[in-house]
Amino acid sequence: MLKFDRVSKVYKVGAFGGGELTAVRDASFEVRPGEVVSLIGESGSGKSTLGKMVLRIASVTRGAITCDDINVSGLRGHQQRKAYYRKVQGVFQDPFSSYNPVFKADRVFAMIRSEYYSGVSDAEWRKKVDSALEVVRLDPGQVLNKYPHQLSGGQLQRMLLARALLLDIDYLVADEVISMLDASTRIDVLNLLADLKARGMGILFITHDLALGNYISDQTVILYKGSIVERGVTEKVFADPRHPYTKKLFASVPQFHKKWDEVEAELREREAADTASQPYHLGEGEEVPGELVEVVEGHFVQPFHPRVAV
Ligand SMILES: Nc1ncnc2c1ncn2[C@@H]1O[C@H](COP(=O)(O)OP(=O)(O)OP(=O)(O)O)[C@@H](O)[C@H]1O
Repeated sequence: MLKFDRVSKVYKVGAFGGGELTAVRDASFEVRPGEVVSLIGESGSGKSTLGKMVLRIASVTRGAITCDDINVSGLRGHQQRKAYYRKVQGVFQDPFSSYNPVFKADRVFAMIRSEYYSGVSDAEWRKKVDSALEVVRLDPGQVLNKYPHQLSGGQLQRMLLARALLLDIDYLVADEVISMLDASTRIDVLNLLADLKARGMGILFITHDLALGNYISDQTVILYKGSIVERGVTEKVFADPRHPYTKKLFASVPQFHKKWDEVEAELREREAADTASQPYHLGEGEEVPGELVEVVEGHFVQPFHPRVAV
């Protein structure tokens, strides 16, 4: 299990690193094997920072990320890190940036071979590559021995997923992997992620797109300005959002049959009607606590001040 326990990230910013920016604050949640967890939030909410901390591209300032009980920040030496990346890999938004245009695209596979499978024969290796490509539904004849510019974004993205499969990973950080793909490729990659989940992979699916999150995930985590404001079983969060930010986020999805003023008026009406006091309503002057409150089984919300706009 990939576990986030009160994880915070503070970046040093400004001239000479004198200022601080809290990109993630006290985030706690889990990604279990065979489960897709969507991390949803607007730009700058801290989604990618969480993914980068899992992949050790960014350090954890406070709290801990553990992978099958091993603290990700505590890995020491080449061997420990190598073992970790055999379990956990990331695929990012822009597939082009992961390739060097000077080299053929399948160099990303060769690098895995030299690092992890140096003793494997050519024939055995080819078999492994072919079967990873088959899982991501790519034809070896069409993608091997080609330069990145000869392949589409969708093909490059799937090759990166195939590279992750060569390592037989347990957890994947998929950061906006769908955003840059065209509509027909999107559904292929989404279905592919569903296949990987069915094979037992745990996936942290980072997106700003609510519909994608809803489509694919078992659990949903809503981030707002670095804090988790709501999380839980996807159906429960989507059917009955409780935090004002989640409600606003869901209402902001364009509804073809409604104008924005109508949506806003409806939201206001619903807020005014929702007068019942809730265990997650804070009293005046009360500080927002670090822990979320469980509303119903498997659905958590960050306590908030009712009727204070977010
Ligand atoms: N290396 C860095 N140094 C300083 N600040 C950073 C750094 N990386 C990210 N930030 C800041 O941290 C906050 C969270 O950024 P992050 O990239 O995690 O957000 P995000 O939700 O993934 O946004 P997007 O969807 O636009 O990628 C932002 O305010 C961002 O400017």
